[in-house]
Amino acid sequence: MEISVIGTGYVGLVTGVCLAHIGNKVTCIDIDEEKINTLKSGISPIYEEGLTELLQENINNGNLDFTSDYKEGLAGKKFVYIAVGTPQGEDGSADLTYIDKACESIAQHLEENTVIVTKSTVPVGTNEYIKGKIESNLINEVTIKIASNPEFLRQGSAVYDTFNGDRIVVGSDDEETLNLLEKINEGFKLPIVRTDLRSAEMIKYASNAFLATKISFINEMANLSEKIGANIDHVAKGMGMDKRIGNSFLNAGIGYGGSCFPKDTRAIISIGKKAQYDMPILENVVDANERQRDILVDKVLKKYKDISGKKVAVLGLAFKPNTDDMREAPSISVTNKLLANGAIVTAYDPVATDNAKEVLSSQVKFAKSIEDAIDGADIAMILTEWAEIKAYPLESYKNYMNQAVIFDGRNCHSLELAKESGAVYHSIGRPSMND
Ligand SMILES: NC(=O)c1ccc[n+]([C@@H]2O[C@H](COP(=O)([O-])OP(=O)(O)OC[C@H]3O[C@@H](n4cnc5c(N)ncnc54)[C@H](O)[C@@H]3O)[C@@H](O)[C@H]2O)c1
Ligand SMILES: O=c1ccn([C@@H]2O[C@H](COP(=O)(O)OP(=O)(O)O[C@H]3O[C@H](CO)[C@@H](O)[C@H](O)[C@H]3O)[C@@H](O)[C@H]2O)c(=O)[nH]1
Repeated sequence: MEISVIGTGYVGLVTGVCLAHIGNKVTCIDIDEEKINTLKSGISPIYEEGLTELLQENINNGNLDFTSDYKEGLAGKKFVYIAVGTPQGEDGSADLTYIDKACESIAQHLEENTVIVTKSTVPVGTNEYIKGKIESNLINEVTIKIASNPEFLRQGSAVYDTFNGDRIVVGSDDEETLNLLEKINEGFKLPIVRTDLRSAEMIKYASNAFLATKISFINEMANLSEKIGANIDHVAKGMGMDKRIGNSFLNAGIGYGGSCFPKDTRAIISIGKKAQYDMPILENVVDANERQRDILVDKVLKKYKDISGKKVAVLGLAFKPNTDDMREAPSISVTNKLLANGAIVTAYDPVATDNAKEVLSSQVKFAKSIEDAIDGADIAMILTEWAEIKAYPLESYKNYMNQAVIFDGRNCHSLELAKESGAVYHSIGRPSMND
């Protein structure tokens, strides 16, 4: 099939590359010319395992190319996937500015009988809006079909997820369009859910809202466990073995971040408000997550009272491991709070440092290794559970720090090993071993 993908971010680029890899002829369009030039030369502007190899392979076999010119990118294409950003607006609702602009540009060059496929996460009803927006800007009289194909990949394992996800959702109010979408997606060999447009849009928000709820729930259980002498590792294990609960997404920590859960939970609350339906569960999920982000610094402040002039090493900055993405990373609020309390902050991340420099305070110093970050530090704080940070032995901290004092926001180390290491170790949701 001949496919255009609009937007070459985390979703658009991975979608474009993977659609090319299963045999489609794909042209990716982005308004960011620098990004397009980088991509044309076979370099991925984002860090995603396995992406560069597939990108280069499919450029070389002629299945994949890139352009910033809509006319060139839409020529001869039967499917146009929209994968531009839908960030959080000021009132919490999804901001559709990029969708609007993409629709206006698509409409200028659209060919007869094209199917518009929305990958971006959009409020329920937006696909109908997209159809209307394109139709009202058309230059030529053409018929368009519209489909929703929400994306469920996780950053850090985006390519793997595309070929190994749990399901693909295709939504349309037109049977023939659903058949076409199903045909394209057969190549991924995953279960396909066929549904109507609005249900497809809703599945995406409901899934993210449920996962965010699971995280805020386990964090609440962790905070209580800590106060009453239970260990959240054991609690989560015992809960997760019940198949009705499931053992994933029960890792307690400093809250969820990233470009999706924070904005999508707020967006669905806003969808509820527009439908005059309050969503108290999700409102509390959001509030609990905000509170959770402070929890580690609060532990530091409880222990030290005054951290002015203390040297703090922050280990891990990206919102989760295996990505360079800093969007809504808990490290942003943590470093700001440390600095506001007078601490001297040195940070280390294996991959996200360049992006972190754009969003963290200029007072944060950046280290090139764990050792470099903890050298001479009074306190080390683990904010992202990168494999390298998890594998760094607690015993080694004392070789570089004044005294090994570690606040672990991702529970990277078992309490048993922490005790053996001799380090002063604080984590989330376990009985205190130091006070
Ligand atoms: N990041 C994820 O893990 C993820 C997963 C599932 C769904 N989503 C959803 O997918 C959508 C895209 O997310 P993302 O993280 O890939 O965004 P992103 O910000 O990484 O990328 C968006 C890209 O679109 C480009 N763009 C903006 N306006 C354009 C236009 N008019 N024409 C062409 N290109 C344009 C930007 O230059 C950018 O490269 C969002 O709706 C998001 O909620 C994201
Ligand atoms: O048990 C857990 C699992 C995750 N997290 C945090 O939750 C956030 C999101 O993690 P994850 O879901 O792995 O990453 P994302 O790339 O944000 O993926 C989510 O958001 C995407 C965008 O909508 C969806 O496509 C995915 O299905 C959905 O998992 C991160 O800050 C994690 O640290 C926890 O705190 N505890």
